[in-house]
Amino acid sequence: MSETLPDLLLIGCGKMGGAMLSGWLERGLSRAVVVEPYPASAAAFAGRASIVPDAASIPADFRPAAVILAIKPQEAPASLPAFARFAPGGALFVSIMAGRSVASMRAALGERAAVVRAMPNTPAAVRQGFTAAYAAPGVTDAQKALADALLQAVGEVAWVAEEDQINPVTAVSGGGPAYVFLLAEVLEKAAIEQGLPADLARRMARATVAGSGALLAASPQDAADLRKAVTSPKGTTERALNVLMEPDAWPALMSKAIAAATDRARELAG
Ligand SMILES: NC(=O)C1=CN([C@@H]2O[C@H](COP(=O)(O)OP(=O)(O)OC[C@H]3O[C@@H](n4cnc5c(N)ncnc54)[C@H](OP(=O)(O)O)[C@@H]3O)[C@@H](O)[C@H]2O)C=CC1
Ligand SMILES: O=C(O)[C@@H]1CCC=N1
Repeated sequence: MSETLPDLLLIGCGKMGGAMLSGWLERGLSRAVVVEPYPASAAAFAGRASIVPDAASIPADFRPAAVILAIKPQEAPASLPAFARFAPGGALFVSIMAGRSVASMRAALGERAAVVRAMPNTPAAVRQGFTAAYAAPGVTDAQKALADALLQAVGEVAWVAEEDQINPVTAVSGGGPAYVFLLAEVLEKAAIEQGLPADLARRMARATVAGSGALLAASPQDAADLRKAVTSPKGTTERALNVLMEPDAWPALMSKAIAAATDRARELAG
């Protein structure tokens, strides 16, 4: 890829920050400085990014175009003030923290800080992420375009018009991969319960989830149509779906789960 992204400062190189950084490095970064107190997390990026343990160790001449906030939301009040010095220079802050509101970030970074709230997901690690983002008032078109380029480097991007919409996004696509992986786990367990060998059960569950995802990605059909294509009238799948789609079963449970996660995102606003 010939594109080059501008200088970035990544705060927190854990599971999600690391997944995004790998995509940005692949796309070509002028310079990346990573603040990560736990050296093992960032070790994979040694030689490709400058890894420092804290804000005080950021090179004095470094002027990032964007500062990516990828620490836990609960750590924001203590950690963010150390990065407020980048706001007056026009750096864009892109937060991927669940729940943390623009108002709470500006309380720590300065009221004029340019902030984008983004919610990616871990398939970003294989450039198949989905991110929804919200640009707070004051973010310029050029800053929004920069955020869009950063997020597009690791997958698909959608912009929302209202900040609160990021909270259900967090519940659905931010956490969504966990629900899909849980599906693989429970399919594997159910296969073993029906007498299949453990290694076959594992292979089947993984291949079925991955293959179905690939088919969904490649097909113009709705998920419901793809489901119906598997479900022969009076056949075996219909029996299983009758159980899964009972009034209190899957659809109702998923609605309850997404509501619980959305509520939790709102609790983390700060
Ligand atoms: N995991 C996911 O699927 C997604 C996560 N997110 C959001 O991304 C953020 C990070 O989540 P995730 O990657 O899972 O968490 P991780 O715990 O894996 O990553 C956070 C990293 O930040 C480090 N850290 C802690 N304090 C500081 C600091 N002051 N300066 C720099 N680094 C620091 C942590 O180090 P140490 O371990 O030593 O504390 C850790 O390595 C969260 O806000 C989460 O809501 C968003 C979308 C999806
Ligand atoms: O569970 C969390 O809080 C984060 C946000 C979305 C995915 N992981």
